[in-house]
Amino acid sequence: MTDRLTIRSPDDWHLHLRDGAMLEAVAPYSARQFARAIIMPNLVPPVTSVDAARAYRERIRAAAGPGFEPLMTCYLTDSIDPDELERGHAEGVWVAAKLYPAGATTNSHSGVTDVRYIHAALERMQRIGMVLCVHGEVTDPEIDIFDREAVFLERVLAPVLRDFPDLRIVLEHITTADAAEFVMAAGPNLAATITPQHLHLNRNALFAGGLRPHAYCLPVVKRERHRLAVRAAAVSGSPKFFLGTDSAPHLKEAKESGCGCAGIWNAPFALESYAAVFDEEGALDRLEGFASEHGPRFYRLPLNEGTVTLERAAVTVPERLPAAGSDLVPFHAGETLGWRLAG
Ligand SMILES: NC(=O)N[C@@H](CC(=O)O)C(=O)O
Ligand SMILES: [Zn+2]
Ligand SMILES: [Zn+2]
Repeated sequence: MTDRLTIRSPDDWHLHLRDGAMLEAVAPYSARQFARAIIMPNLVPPVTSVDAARAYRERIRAAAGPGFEPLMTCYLTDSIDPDELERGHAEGVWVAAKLYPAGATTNSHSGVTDVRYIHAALERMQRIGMVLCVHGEVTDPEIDIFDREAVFLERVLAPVLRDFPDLRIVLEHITTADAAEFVMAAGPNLAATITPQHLHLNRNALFAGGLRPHAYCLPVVKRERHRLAVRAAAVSGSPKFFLGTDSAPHLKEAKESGCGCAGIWNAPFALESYAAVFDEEGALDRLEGFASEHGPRFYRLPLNEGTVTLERAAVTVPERLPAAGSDLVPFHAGETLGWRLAG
């Protein structure tokens, strides 16, 4: 039995850091574990200009401290200018652009109402080699919320792949067997990120003994068979699947509300949470690929030089942690995990 595991420093390929006092509270938790992170642009207002992204990157660097590199993304809107995308990419500000179907998730109201409106932008991204990150859910209210990811694959993602065969796309936070199979069957230009919560929780977690707002995120957690399929994909060793926490802080009172916000704040124990899964699956030898190698290879960025060490030890996750004048409830609050980040 392995009791210590040293891996190349990992990256987080999907992270929400917010801004202001919240950014200052949450950024150090990610910087403690990850060398780089793809920063989601769904601020209010969203990050749609190169100047805004550059300024936000500076605020993140200040909050996270040295040794953490924020990789910025552009929030795609119906009126996004392909020249602005190309300029930000050429100037080394934007690593990717993010497609939020309008209304699909937190702060997505300025998102894309129909992919047709961003065809020129996708064409340009394909040409310059800029990655497209996707929140993969349809917003059609007629579609059951548990089916919105699977329907997105057919209605939106398949046509985009057909029309832009060389565009590199990351289908983010996959939650279904359908998505895992779709990504597996597609060409090497389609990959997916996987969160800790979609590896640990099925939809029963939302209703365990009562309504559980801290298990609520989007895409919503699915049936057990889907969780098992997503787990199998994560530990498969396939380079198409890599780590993206989707850590998404909302203050305790915004979660514990008559209309609770979608998002799980998993940053404090993210790596420990993934390690628990890989351990349970007998796949600790594949954690490094998932956490530290597949992501940079897909994004065509260098692998990190440093290392981190995990050790087998009981860690109890606090019930809450202070942030922005209130509290945040971390993922796994009150539970004990079997791995701890050493040092
Ligand atoms: N995942 C979530 O439930 N919420 C995210 C948005 C997102 O990634 O969809 C957030 O910004 O709060
Ligand atoms: Zn999302
Ligand atoms: Zn997210």
